[in-house]
Amino acid sequence: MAISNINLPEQVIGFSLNNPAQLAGELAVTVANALRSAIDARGVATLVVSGGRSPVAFFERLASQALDWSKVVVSLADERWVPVSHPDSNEGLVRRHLLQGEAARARFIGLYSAAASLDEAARLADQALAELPLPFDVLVLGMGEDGHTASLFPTSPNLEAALSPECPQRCLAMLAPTVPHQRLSLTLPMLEGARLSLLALQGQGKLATLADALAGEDAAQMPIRAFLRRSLEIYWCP
Ligand SMILES: O=C1O[C@H](COP(=O)(O)O)[C@@H](O)[C@H](O)[C@H]1O
Repeated sequence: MAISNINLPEQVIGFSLNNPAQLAGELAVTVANALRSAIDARGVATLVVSGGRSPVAFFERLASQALDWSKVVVSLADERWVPVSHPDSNEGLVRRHLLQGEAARARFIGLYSAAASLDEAARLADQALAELPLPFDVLVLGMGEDGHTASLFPTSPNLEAALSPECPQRCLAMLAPTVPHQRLSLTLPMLEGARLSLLALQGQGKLATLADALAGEDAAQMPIRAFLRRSLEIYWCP
């Protein structure tokens, strides 16, 4: 299957949408269907989402989907180490745009704490994540134009540990090259086993990054590569 002129490996399915509104709507329906199936099968559904600038429309469309939100547990793939009231907080974004209306009945497990250090915040987030049922039912990833996903940044200390399939930590401290630098990220063993993994991408720049990622193997250079080796659905629009 292909997105635009990029050939995808067989484990990766691509959907090309016309615009951001259509992408948000299609992604919201896909996620809601998967959450409903999980609730039917196991009585509870786990959803892990990403932050950044892109997901606002998707969150708002998802919040309006009819499902039993009281049976959904929501968490984050990563967090900027800033208070929830800060404009860069991923938790703040989720609270303002997803956990609204009926969706406010979902249980939310956040990663941020006002700990004494970033490492201590990662340790506390790691403990909080022990309550998240595994494997996740749905994981929604984003990707930066440097090939980072979650807060797994190419040059970050701790990246090698976070990308190790044997990493014992659920969450590690990471450093981004952009402000805010201090991040918390779920590690590969947490993220890779999701029953449904989705990657939402917008714009030609990210399509070019995807092509670069598919052309090489080294996940330390482009962490998104660790997810392109597994079953993944990519939703892209110009
Ligand atoms: O810093 C981050 O970047 C990625 C991509 O964000 P976007 O705004 O360019 O879509 C995001 O997936 C991650 O959660 C976020 O913390």
